[in-house]
Amino acid sequence: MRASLLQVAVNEGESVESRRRRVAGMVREQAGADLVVLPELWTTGAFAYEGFGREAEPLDGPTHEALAEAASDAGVWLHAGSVPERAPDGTLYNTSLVLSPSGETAAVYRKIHRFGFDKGEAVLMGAGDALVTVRLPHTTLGLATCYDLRFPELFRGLVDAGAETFVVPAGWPERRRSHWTLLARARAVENQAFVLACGTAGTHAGIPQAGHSIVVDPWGEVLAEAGPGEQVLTVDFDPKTVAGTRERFPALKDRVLGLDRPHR
Ligand SMILES: NC(=O)CCC(=O)C(=O)O
Repeated sequence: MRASLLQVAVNEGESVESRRRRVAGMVREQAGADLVVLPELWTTGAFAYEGFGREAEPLDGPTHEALAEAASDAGVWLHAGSVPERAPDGTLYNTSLVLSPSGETAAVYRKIHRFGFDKGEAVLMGAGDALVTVRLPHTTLGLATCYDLRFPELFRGLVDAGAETFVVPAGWPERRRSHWTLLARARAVENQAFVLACGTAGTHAGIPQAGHSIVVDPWGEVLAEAGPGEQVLTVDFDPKTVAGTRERFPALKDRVLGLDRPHR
């Protein structure tokens, strides 16, 4: 299976409309890949909070329209990263779409863990409440977004729902890059799954982005890692490795369930 992670540069000098056109063009260039992945909130920038309300769109908004066409032109499955979604009741969400090679919406995931503690996304956006997996011809994807990477129980839930390959769009800052790499590898090893983690490059709202998108195999080995700038990271991997690893080293079968409940 071939995946291309598009580590898009998100800088304030470029308008949302121009970035949308540019990214749709980058997706069209990936014909031949099985799956293309975009980062988190790449229209606005994950830290450009003032743009969330201004640029929020419905699920069938301009980003969906541009990318559904691009996915279908390229004939690829597309994890379209996330955009600020305005739901019909007015609530904003950090929402990811997965589009099929014919441009149909195959899955919608609203980020569960919002980043910012008492500001930014944590106060401006609502929280998703549903785990989402998507069956592709070669593998089952489990969806998570950026800060979700710090919450291993979400990934265990996705494994229980059948996930073999986690896709994690992000807008991760350079100052915590060591956490990004460590957490991506940890989620892969503990769940014996592939991790495709796609970040942004550039600087927005004064926050330099880490880049360093990364693909990790179920043994925790890094198959590919990007540099800091805009880059297409293409990797070939065999999703059957997941079943093989889980069979040869069956640690997931030794889980003791219920340890997250209070002691009596
Ligand atoms: N956009 C995010 O979720 C940022 C997460 C982050 O910076 C961190 O977990 O550290």
